[in-house]
Amino acid sequence: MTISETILITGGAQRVGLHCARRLVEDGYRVIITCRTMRPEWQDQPLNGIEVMLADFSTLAGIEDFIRRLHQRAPVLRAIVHNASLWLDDHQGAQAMQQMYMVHVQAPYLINRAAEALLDPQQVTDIIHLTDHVAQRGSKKHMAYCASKAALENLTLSFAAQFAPRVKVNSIAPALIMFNTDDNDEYRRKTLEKSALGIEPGPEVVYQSIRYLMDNTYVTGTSLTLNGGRHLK
Ligand SMILES: NC(=O)C1=CN([C@@H]2O[C@H](COP(=O)(O)OP(=O)(O)OC[C@H]3O[C@@H](n4cnc5c(N)ncnc54)[C@H](OP(=O)(O)O)[C@@H]3O)[C@@H](O)[C@H]2O)C=CC1
Ligand SMILES: Nc1nc2c(c(=O)[nH]1)N=C([C@H](O)[C@@H](O)CO)CN2
Repeated sequence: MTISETILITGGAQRVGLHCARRLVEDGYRVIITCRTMRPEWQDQPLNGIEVMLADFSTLAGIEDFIRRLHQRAPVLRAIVHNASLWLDDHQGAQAMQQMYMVHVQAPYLINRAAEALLDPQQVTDIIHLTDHVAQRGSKKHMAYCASKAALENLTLSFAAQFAPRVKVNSIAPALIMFNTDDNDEYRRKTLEKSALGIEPGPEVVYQSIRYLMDNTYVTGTSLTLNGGRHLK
């Protein structure tokens, strides 16, 4: 089944975002991803069914420029997935809080307000914020990251109230989804021990969560827990 609708995924050039983009293309959607740099591998291995828009959300000008270009493209959006993120710990300087605030809060806030007009008026549509389990609990090593993700959780509530009933707005709050290549064995062992299920699930569980929220007509203003039972330990 070919669906002409388009789904926007920010930060979709790698890992979770790219996996979800590819799975949604398999479902028949057109997908637009954003990234700061084009990947050289795309020369030989093009991203079939995925359009790429360059966007750097580290400055207001960068966010506003992306919004302007998005409006020029004027896609009929079925969903917006705010996936772009920086995961900086608290040893990375005072700028880290500002950098993560721009990506996790300022960009979703401005894009949602501007892109509401691009969401398909012919059907109920979705905005999905990728937050984090630790937004509800805090973190001793990622305080600034947590605070910015907690702000994004709060934006879910505000936008859900404002955009209902035409647009559903929800968060997905993961704990470990996939490690980074430079995570050592000790870190991996300790992280896996933090959840009741003790696994590294991989990005498919985020795609499944996006599909659940898109397919369910009666869920808005919520935060979908995706944490392997981390709250049980
Ligand atoms: N991986 C995990 O285990 C977990 C992930 N999450 C959340 O899930 C989502 C996906 O995670 P993951 O795939 O690991 O994310 P990544 O760390 O791979 O980051 C996703 C993308 O964010 C983009 N990004 C970073 N800074 C900026 C910026 N200033 N402007 C525009 N884009 C930017 C990058 O795009 P590029 O460099 O291409 O420009 C990057 O590819 C994130 O929101 C994350 O916080 C939550 C808990 C666990
Ligand atoms: N933007 C990112 N956010 C997060 C990442 C990541 O790789 N990029 N990773 C995590 C961890 O997996 C954490 O959940 C477990 O140590 C959190 N957020």
